[in-house]
Amino acid sequence: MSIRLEHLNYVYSQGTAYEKQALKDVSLEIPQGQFAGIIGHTGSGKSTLIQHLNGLLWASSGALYYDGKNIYDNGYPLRELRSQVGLVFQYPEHQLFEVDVFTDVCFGPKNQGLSAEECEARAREALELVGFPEKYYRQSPFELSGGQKRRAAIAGVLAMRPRVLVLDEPTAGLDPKGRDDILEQVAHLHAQTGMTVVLVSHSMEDIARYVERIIVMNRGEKMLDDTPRNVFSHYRELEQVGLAAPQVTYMMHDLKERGFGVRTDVTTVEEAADEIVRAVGFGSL
Ligand SMILES: Nc1ncnc2c1ncn2[C@@H]1O[C@H](COP(=O)(O)OP(=O)(O)OP(=O)(O)O)[C@@H](O)[C@H]1O
Repeated sequence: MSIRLEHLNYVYSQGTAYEKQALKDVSLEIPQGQFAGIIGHTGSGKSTLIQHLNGLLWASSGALYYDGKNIYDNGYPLRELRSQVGLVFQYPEHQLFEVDVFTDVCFGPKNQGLSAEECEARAREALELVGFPEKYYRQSPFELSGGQKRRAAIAGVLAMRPRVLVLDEPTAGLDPKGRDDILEQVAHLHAQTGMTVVLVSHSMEDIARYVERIIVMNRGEKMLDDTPRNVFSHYRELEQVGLAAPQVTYMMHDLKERGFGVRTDVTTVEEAADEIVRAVGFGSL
């Protein structure tokens, strides 16, 4: 499903002393099948923005289109939209509650009114998609490691077969290995299913290697919206709003300033290594 936001504004507690404009005139378009990242400092409006994507929050003004249809129009099938746009909140494992993982993952499809066999087939499919080991299917979710809990919780959303998957900081609180595993899994999921994926993060490092496009939010506004390569070229502006480009960006600029003829627009450590080998000529040794 393609998503288009037009001049979206959102104000919390409008008309009270606590009024806060969390989104300011945000316009953007995410084509069907894209893997997009939303990045921004704490309080920049990322969570507010994604809660609009399945109609959980209702814009104060502006329009939000799915496949060309404005969800704010009278009669728009919002219930259907909510089952098509899967939202994975921060620390989704806090919402696991059933006796075992498998029953928990069946919860969503059961709510969609599917038969017991269909629910089980969906649960199995979703758990496989996130790489959750079968030997833990009947384990209590509370006995799992942090990473496995997170996978189980993501599977719970996938079991509803959403067409758009929105993940809010899916790596929060995980150790570096758990972080890499989850992101690899999300990338794999995207490649396998072709669904539209929106990944929210406050770490450039985390998303640099995965997403096709980065939307940078700052104080409720869209500040940059481009490929990772082009976004990182604005590293000085990113610093001014409390964000940083990946370490490799700085390293390549540093090498360039020291007189090495390297490209500075690499985005991952692997790309940087190749570029340094090329520029220094180690490849011919
Ligand atoms: N329920 C609320 N009532 C009032 N203001 C809120 C509420 N939720 C968020 N805000 C404010 O709206 C702004 C945007 O918050 P939001 O949670 O969307 O930012 P964020 O980028 O997701 O932050 P984080 O990275 O910390 O999750 C912030 O200034 C925040 O304080």
